Amino acid sequence: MAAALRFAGLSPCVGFRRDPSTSLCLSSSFSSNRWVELSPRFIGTKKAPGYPRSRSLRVSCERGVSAFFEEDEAERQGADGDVPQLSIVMKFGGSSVASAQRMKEVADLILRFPEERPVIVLSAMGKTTNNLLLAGEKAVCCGVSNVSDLHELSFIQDLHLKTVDELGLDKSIISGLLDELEQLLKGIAMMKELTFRTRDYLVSFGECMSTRVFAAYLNKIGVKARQYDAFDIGFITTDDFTNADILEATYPAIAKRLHGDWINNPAIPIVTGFLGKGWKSCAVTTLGRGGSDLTATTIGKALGLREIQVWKDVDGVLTCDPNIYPNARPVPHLTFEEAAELAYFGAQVLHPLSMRPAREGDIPVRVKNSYNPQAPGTVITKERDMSKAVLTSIVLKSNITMLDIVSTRMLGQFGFLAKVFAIFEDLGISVDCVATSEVSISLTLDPSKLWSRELIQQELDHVVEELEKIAVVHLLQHRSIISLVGNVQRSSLILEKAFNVLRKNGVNVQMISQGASKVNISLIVNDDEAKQCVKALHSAFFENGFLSEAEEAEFSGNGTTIPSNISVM
Ligand SMILES: Nc1ncnc2c1ncn2[C@@H]1O[C@H](COP(=O)(O)OP(=O)(O)O)[C@@H](O)[C@H]1O
Ligand SMILES: N[C@@H](CC(=O)OP(=O)(O)O)C(=O)O
Repeated sequence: MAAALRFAGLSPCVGFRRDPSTSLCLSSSFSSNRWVELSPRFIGTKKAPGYPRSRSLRVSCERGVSAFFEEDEAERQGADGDVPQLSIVMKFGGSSVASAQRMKEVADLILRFPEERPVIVLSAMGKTTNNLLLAGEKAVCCGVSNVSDLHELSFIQDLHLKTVDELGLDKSIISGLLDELEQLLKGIAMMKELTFRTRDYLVSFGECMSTRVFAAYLNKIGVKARQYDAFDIGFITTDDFTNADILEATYPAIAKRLHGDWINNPAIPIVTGFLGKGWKSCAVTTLGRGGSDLTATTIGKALGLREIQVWKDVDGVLTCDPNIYPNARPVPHLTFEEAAELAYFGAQVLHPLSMRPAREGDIPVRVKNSYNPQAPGTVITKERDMSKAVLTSIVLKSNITMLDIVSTRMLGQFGFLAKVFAIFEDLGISVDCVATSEVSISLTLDPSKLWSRELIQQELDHVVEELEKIAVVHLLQHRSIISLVGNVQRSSLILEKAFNVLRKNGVNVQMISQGASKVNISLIVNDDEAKQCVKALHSAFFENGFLSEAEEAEFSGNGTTIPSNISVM
């Protein structure tokens, strides 16, 4: 095996070697110079002494039978040769590439940074993904002969053909895909069913087309670019269609491919966001709505890039959803933890899992506005100065289901919590917020498991049925989680202010959860009161000088913090 030979040849000086008796992969502990055994299943990136960050080594251990590390050949050549390394990843969302004009502006924007050598990740144009999904749903029941007349299909065809035309490109770039799309919809109409697997294949046409168009345009204006379908270059995922997770093997695979091509023949890589390849099925998968952010951070980590930029249609991460409160302001600086909480608790601006690779690779993420590139945007890093921080952003997650579960057994009965959570585990349902007492639990259920972002009634009935075997259960629907993301070291100050506002607005909080996260306090209220609450909270915290006063006030830990997890029902 060539890679194993490379292992043998290079290991002593770079921190990896293979134990000749066990064939296990060993990595040197750089601080103590000891050799430690890597997990036989380890596939990933390890830093080596004397190697710059962009040249960390990719290690694969094959189940203890043979083990090798592979210093990426292309990476090595690149470092040794004259070709400068790829430096940043720039992701442009659907709104940034919604038309020919927008694509031209994005191309200009990329060219404004000639010193950078970016990897570009693109989403589907504008509302293409939504239209593909709608077309698929309609195809199930419209009959084969009516597929060609589906409004959503015509919209997608017109948008892409018009874009190609306005950019002065040959329509053959996308005509094959458009024909295939129509055939696929006819197939769905014939089968009268749309499985999750087919749904992923269907929506993949959006990113496959946008990247082909954009790469062709860059080439036309004399900027060498190369299009990639993520599922063909090593984005290996679980087989959870519509919500797949990226597997570790992805990192070495995409680094090898993108670096290799770049070194052999430099051209800006234009990669489809959102898509992957299921490791068992080998079929196209998607990473959940908004998944292109995750594609970008995965590439950033895989290549050890200097920065990950996600370009949106807003001036960065804002103090709240601008659709709820148009005067929301940009947040200049966030930690990965804060950004992950914001995303997980409903801020559509970032994909909930996208911070993970950036945090693991310790690569800054910059959220910028492609419509207003001058705006500084939001920088997301591992740490920031929290000494004066109070509240950073308010997030709303609506249409939440809450369960009140009261044990039918006596006080002090142990194992109750374990039984309750075992039921959720068995049914594959995740829980967002939890508050407990000795004999009861209140919790909210994660609605983002399915594409519709709602748990289906059948699933809920099943959960309740199972829980009723051990408890009295109240199912409370149409609730909202308002998350106050910020410095929980100042929780008493935040809560005092928040409860003051809510009391004045006549709102009763039904549950509070601070959880293990030290950056988020969640309040559960009724859906129909939630937007009003967010507006009132935003104006109280961000518009009346409260935060600047609080930031200036000397921080005293005495009586201002609720030190451990709080849980109030
Ligand atoms: N806290 C927030 N900060 C910024 N944008 C938010 C926030 N909450 C919701 N949004 C919405 O997220 C949108 C940007 O995310 P998204 O549509 O996924 O961008 P893109 O498609 O360009 O990647 C904004 O247009 C805004 O309406
Ligand atoms: N096109 C996909 C993936 C994506 O990330 O889109 P956007 O970057 O426009 O949110 C979606 O609409 O979900």
